[in-house]
Amino acid sequence: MIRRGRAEGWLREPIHRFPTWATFNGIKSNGVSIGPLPRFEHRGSTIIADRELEGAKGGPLLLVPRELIVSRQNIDVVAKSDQHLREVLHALGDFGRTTRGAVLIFLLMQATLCCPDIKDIGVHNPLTEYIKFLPDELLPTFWSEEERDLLTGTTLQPAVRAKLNSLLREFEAVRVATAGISWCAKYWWDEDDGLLAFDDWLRLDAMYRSRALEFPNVGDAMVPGIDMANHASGDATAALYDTDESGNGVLVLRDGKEIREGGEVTITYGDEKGACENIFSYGFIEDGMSSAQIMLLDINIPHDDPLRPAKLYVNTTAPGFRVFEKEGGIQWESDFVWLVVVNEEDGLDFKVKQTVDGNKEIQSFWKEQELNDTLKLRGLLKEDPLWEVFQLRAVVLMQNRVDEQIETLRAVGRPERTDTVREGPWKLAAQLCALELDLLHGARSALESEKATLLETETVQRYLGLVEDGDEDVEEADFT
Ligand SMILES: C[S@@+](CC[C@H](N)C(=O)[O-])C[C@H]1O[C@@H](n2cnc3c(N)ncnc32)[C@H](O)[C@@H]1O
Repeated sequence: MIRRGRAEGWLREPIHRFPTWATFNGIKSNGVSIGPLPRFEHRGSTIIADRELEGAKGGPLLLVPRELIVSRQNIDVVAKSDQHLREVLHALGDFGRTTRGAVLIFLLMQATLCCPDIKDIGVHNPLTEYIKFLPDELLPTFWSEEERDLLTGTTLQPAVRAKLNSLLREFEAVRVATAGISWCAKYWWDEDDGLLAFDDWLRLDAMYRSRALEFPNVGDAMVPGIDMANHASGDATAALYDTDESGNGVLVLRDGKEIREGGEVTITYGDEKGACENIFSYGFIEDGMSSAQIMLLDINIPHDDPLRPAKLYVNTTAPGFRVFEKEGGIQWESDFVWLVVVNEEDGLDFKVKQTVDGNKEIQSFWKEQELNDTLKLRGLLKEDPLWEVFQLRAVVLMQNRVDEQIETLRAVGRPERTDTVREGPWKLAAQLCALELDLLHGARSALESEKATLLETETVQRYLGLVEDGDEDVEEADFT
């Protein structure tokens, strides 16, 4: 439906009409306009200074009335007077009460309202027109299979695969939940001429994901006008977004910032987001980005680990680790790795407990102490006399995983671009491969030096039997 609306024009408005819509609906701009920036048209529209701007003087650059904010609370308000929106949100149960669920359905209702084939459904509101100004972002969920294959060995590949699966599940859940509503059955889901397809859900997700920002006291929301600001990190960020005391959305120039007439007023989408997340959520990597910044690598519990099923059952943490740049070095972080590297002989134990309702539950213990959350394991291991040994096992495990990822990326190399691959995805995939390979090499060295330091500790030396230690038994250790 959305693709058709874009092609036929009933779901598309040129951005030069945005100021008329904005003024009519009470958005106040002060020294800025919205449109493409000459020479940077590939970044879509952006906020441009109409005159020289200086510091936070002279009030907000944009003020967006709070009723125009696409937030969960406001959607609830609109739903009070829109029976069709209310019906769908209600049918979706918990998902309809999440911000993401409510916003996607709200956007879908606006597209439905605009569709000339659908009559008497929904209530027009100022935001019905807003969706027409939103461009189609080429996020990786729209890359072809061949384009997605270029991501082999990057952390974006599993992320996109998982996202597509979860989008498909969401779409199916929406279909099943609303198929019993007569107008949804007729206009959205009819086997012959129902208008909705999975592509619509992908488009709604992309609108939300690439434009939602977190606002104080509001949460994640799309704020028309402010969501036209492009991203620049660090000192290059020109403005900050916020809500004022009345709950309106505001865009304010950063203290000390000066923007010349015709210059771009950027915000930050989150400086801590790495290359992978930037492509995933926004479909670009910032010019001049010289590091992937952060990577998430999965780890498996070996199949020959007798405790594997119990470990998987009790695990409450993300099954992997993060490597990231910090203070000029590379660090790692994981709550999961500790569960992988300890075993029964170290003190990890599981017991089956019968619950009051007759069900069975697995409880985990570290040296008789119950671990009601595996997040606590690291803290307990830290107090253990063998802490350095456990750290060494974790470091070796992660180093092996990093090596494996380096090998996959190397094997993929830099494939030639074929006629069926678009330039954008091809360039982004190549940039990401290079940045992630670089970070992996850095992570490898950082883990290597951590390993060397741990190997020098007395605990490890004693554990490995490398120091004389009276009559104590020395166990053979295998860190491979
Ligand atoms: C919140 S929207 C910003 C407005 C958008 N440019 C438009 O035309 O509506 C985010 C999208 O803008 C584009 N974008 C933002 N900052 C960018 C940058 N620094 N370089 C390239 N594209 C950028 C990306 O396509 C991103 O998904």
